[in-house]
Amino acid sequence: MKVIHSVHPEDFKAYQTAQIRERFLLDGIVSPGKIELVYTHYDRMIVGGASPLETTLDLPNYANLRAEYFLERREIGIINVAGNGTVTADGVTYNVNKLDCLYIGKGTKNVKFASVNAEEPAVYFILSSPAHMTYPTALMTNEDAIKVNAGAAETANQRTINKYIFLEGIRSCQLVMGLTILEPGSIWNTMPPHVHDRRMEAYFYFDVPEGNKIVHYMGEGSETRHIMMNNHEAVVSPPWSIHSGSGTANYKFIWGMAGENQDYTDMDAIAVPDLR
Ligand SMILES: O=C(O)C(=O)C[C@H](O)C(=O)CO
Ligand SMILES: [Zn+2]
Repeated sequence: MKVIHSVHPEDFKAYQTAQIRERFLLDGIVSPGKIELVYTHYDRMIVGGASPLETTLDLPNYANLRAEYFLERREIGIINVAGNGTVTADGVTYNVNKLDCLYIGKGTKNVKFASVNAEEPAVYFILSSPAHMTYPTALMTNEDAIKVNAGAAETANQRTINKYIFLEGIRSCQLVMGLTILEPGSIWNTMPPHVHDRRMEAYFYFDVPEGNKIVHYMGEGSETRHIMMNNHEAVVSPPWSIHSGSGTANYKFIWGMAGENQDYTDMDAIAVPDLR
């Protein structure tokens, strides 16, 4: 499994485009017929995708984990962003359709990903963090996700935040996970931006129309940089970095975190006039 290491904010100030992309961009995680995962040293979060076609894909064990099986000391959150699919956890099969979320607790030995129809395959975005106890495996459909309206059409950031794995939703040891849907005509996410020194964060952009890009902003609020992103790419945000984006068209994104706490509202906002 590919590994990425943590970056110090002082070092980041000297980074050019290629180095920013190498250290933070997780591309190629959606690859038809494959599972592609990246081990990050941000709270040891594993980030990736499973894209089954005709054949079911088994969550493999990796040498990096020095474990008997993937979830021996880990938990996993899975959100489907494409066609209907199923995920089987130790013999129990769950229907995980577009925008549904499945949490699987520590100790589950076998996890299998499948698409209902290989012509319209499922695409699963995956986050996994270390876990100290077992919380029950749980499915939450998008209908049941806790929804929060944010932003406004006037500022082109009207969006709905959908929370799945968090303190008042599916319980977990560390993972916090959900997705945000922008209203037509709105292109800005997480503006004004924030940092949360207590948690890392990963963003995964999807439903970005062909020929469009996401401009993802990162860095300390006083020292921002951007990274140009495509559909089905993820980016990691260190605890010292803002994470915000604007698209050249409408889009959705999954966000997920792990770290010191699971309090979604634990954010230190940065006022727009203070950004540099
Ligand atoms: O649109 C937003 O605002 C978000 O989705 C923000 C993320 O949920 C986030 O950064 C949580 O820490
Ligand atoms: Zn955040």
